[in-house]
Amino acid sequence: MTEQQPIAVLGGGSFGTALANLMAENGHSVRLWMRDPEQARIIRVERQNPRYLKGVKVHEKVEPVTDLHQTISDCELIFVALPSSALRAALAPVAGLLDGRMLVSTTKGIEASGFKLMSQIIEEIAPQARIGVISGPNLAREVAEHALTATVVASHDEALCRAVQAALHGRTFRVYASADRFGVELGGALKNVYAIMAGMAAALGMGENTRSMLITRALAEMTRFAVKLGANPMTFLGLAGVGDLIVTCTSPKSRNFQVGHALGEGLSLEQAVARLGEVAEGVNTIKVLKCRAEELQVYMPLVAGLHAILFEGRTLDQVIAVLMRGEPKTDVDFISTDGF
Ligand SMILES: NC(=O)C1=CN([C@@H]2O[C@H](COP(=O)(O)OP(=O)(O)OC[C@H]3O[C@@H](n4cnc5c(N)ncnc54)[C@H](O)[C@@H]3O)[C@@H](O)[C@H]2O)C=CC1
Ligand SMILES: O=C(CO)COP(=O)(O)O
Repeated sequence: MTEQQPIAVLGGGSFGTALANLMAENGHSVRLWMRDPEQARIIRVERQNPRYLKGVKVHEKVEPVTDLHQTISDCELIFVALPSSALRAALAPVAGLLDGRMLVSTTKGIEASGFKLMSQIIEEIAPQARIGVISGPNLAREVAEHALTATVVASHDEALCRAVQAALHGRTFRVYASADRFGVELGGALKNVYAIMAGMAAALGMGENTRSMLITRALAEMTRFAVKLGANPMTFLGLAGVGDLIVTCTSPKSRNFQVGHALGEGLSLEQAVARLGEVAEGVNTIKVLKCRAEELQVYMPLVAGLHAILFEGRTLDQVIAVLMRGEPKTDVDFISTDGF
């Protein structure tokens, strides 16, 4: 990648905008692609993204654009910050342009059909593309407001990792590298589900012991699942595992936490999602995950419990009773031999 070449960010939501700003502050020209010309016009004129990141100044080196073909043709390094529900449909029509480009997914979701992570979808659409992901405790607003933050770029392609580090590393943002693309991406997708539960617990006034138990058992549960899929459990001890789990399960800025909070206040799932008006990936992930855990026969009581509340008409009290009365288990069971 040449110094002068612009970098693309696909998706003009909160995270896309925050990443675009970081790279612009590092001196790069950034093309921020969005589908809505009116949104692009507003950002161009007002130099802020009022719908998704109100009050944050959009850097002058960030150019809002709507021509996807042109954007991809002009850029070798491309970040994909689209919701998981939109990624395949957005990239498939431009598949022919992606060969040899560096495509870095920031999207923390799972496609229902085939349980595919976003980088796997990109690989399917563009087998000749160079593929990576970034994931970590990266609340968009905090990134945009320069809270000291770290993320992980994961890819087998070391040059891609270095290019991402060079683009994003800055005064307030550190980028660690990993070769475990699958583990890093899986951690980011799974933690959203537990953030919904944490939001519910917060709304119901549950205490710190409860939150700590939830986060720790969530880590055990998601690690057990990852091990079954052949992933490296150690990755979950890093920023993209426990790091992201902590931030999303403790921060009211997390949209998944907010959905859970709204449910705890008594709103229906539809009302909670409508009130949010942004993406909360955990809502779709819970369905996919419950199904896959059953297929693989992985014990995931928290996932089963949340699914029962959201989609099977159980009350929170019923689910809590089942969870607390479950047979006694071993702590840290995912690495001991008697845990399954
Ligand atoms: N916001 C955050 O703090 C972080 C978000 N992420 C992940 O990044 C992904 C994107 O999230 P956000 O930027 O937060 O979402 P958002 O809800 O703020 O924005 C989503 C953007 O995608 C656009 N979009 C939706 N459907 C589209 C389509 N079919 N074609 C083109 N554009 C479309 C929307 O218009 C909007 O601009 C999610 O998977 C999320 O989990 C990752 C790290 C942090
Ligand atoms: O992934 C995130 C923080 O790392 C953002 O979480 P939410 O999508 O729940 O806001």
